[in-house]
Amino acid sequence: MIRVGQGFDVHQFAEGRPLILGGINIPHPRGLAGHSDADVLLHAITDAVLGALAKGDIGTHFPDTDPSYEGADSAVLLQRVWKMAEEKGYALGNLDATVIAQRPKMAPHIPRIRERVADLLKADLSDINIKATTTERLGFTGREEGIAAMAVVCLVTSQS
Ligand SMILES: Nc1ccn([C@@H]2O[C@H](COP(=O)(O)O)[C@@H](O)[C@H]2O)c(=O)n1
Ligand SMILES: C[C@@]1(CO)OP(=O)(O)OP(=O)(O)OC[C@H]1O
Repeated sequence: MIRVGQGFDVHQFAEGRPLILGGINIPHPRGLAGHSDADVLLHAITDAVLGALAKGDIGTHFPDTDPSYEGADSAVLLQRVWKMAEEKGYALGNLDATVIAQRPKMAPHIPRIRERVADLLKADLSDINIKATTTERLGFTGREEGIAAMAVVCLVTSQS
């Protein structure tokens, strides 16, 4: 059995916060605002997994009105959702995600993000693709007001 899901998220830049994308810290003058650590890329991936499972979205599972998720590590939230996929007998077929940001330049960080995401999803590196684009200075990402991310995942029935 094959199931496909997609996810999309946006977070606004904020002063005085670290920039965490794909589960790693990225040196940048500003981070992203959010109830959690605001890892917009892991949120998009989490929503894509939930979409493939037909299990709603990240805000339903981890509401931003719940103080226990304040400052939450989005890697832990993704791991909890990934456990749901495993319990249903799925493994990762492949994942493709895009970070939409004018800055920072993502290319130098992508190898480490790929490794981190592969680790979180217990997947082979060759099944994970992370890429980035600017919006050519257009729109809210182009004005560096925030970062958007989108992800598509394919789940396959696990052999084990
Ligand atoms: N934040 C970003 C955005 C883009 N890249 C890399 O640059 C290439 C060209 O981007 P355009 O938006 O001008 O098409 C893109 O394919 C990425 O390789 C990046 O590293 N970080
Ligand atoms: C992750 C959660 C929970 O802390 O909060 P945020 O960091 O604000 O992220 P968002 O993508 O707006 O919504 C999902 C949330 O419920």
